[in-house]
Amino acid sequence: MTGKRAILPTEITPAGERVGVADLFYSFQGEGVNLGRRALFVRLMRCNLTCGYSRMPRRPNTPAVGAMVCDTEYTWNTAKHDLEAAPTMSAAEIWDALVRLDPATGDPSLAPVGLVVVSGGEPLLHRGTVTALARRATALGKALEIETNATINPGTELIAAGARFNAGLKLASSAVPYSKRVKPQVIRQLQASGQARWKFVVTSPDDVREIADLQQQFGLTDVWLSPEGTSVRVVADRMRWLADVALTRGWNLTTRQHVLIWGDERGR
Ligand SMILES: Nc1nc2[nH]cc(C(=O)O)c2c(=O)[nH]1
Ligand code: SF4
Ligand SMILES: [Mg+2]
Repeated sequence: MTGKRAILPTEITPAGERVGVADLFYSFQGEGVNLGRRALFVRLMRCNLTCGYSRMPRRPNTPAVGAMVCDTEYTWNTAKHDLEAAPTMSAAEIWDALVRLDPATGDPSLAPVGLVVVSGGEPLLHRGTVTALARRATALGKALEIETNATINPGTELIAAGARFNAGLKLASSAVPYSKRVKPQVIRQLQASGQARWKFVVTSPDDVREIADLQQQFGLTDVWLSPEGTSVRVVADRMRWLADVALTRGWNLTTRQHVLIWGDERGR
């Protein structure tokens, strides 16, 4: 026993506290409006959802039941991974690490990286840290995007800091209960901010009907479809039938460029 109190999956990290960091890397933004732009990534630990499972698995071999299974279980699945093994960092340390990843830091003849992507897990569990990162990015003229599941209030300070939200609302295909994955108040705040784009990971035609219902219910603008998949074949097959769906319904379609290039390699 470490004597440490167990952290609940929905607990927000107090501002100023160090947070678990799963990955820091330099790549292209692989999805969405900034697809193909070079970006500095930080992936934070912990998630309040359990995509692929209806609740936190008890055993490492608990089978997934949803069609949409999380591709970063190492950030939250305590049955399979030791979350305590991840290093903890302050916002300042994360920022310094991101700056070191920018090749322009060592070679001023290169163009500096203009985009920071904060992902997880669910990064809004650590909104104090994310807000500090967003303020630094904005002060330096860099854009900052947050890959969020849109179930946690981002807070007015993060919105004011100029962050953009790639809001990936989860569908029934995730097996997560509706009351956990759809938080009307959070959805409305993100939509009202004018700083959110709605990204839906699609596995089947059932998902499409659900997306249309959510769009209508909450007046979602700027809807994006993203093919579920961690291999070239699955991503390409899904994009082939999603293309007509997106064009017909007035939605955008992104691919997952990092999957096309690197498959499901971590930290790419
Ligand atoms: N290259 C790259 N782009 C990404 N965009 C969103 C990512 C994520 O995992 O949230 C991601 C990722 O893991 N890699
Ligand atoms: S919300 Fe994202 S990180 Fe959390 S379980 Fe679902 S897919 Fe994984
Ligand atoms: Mg991902």
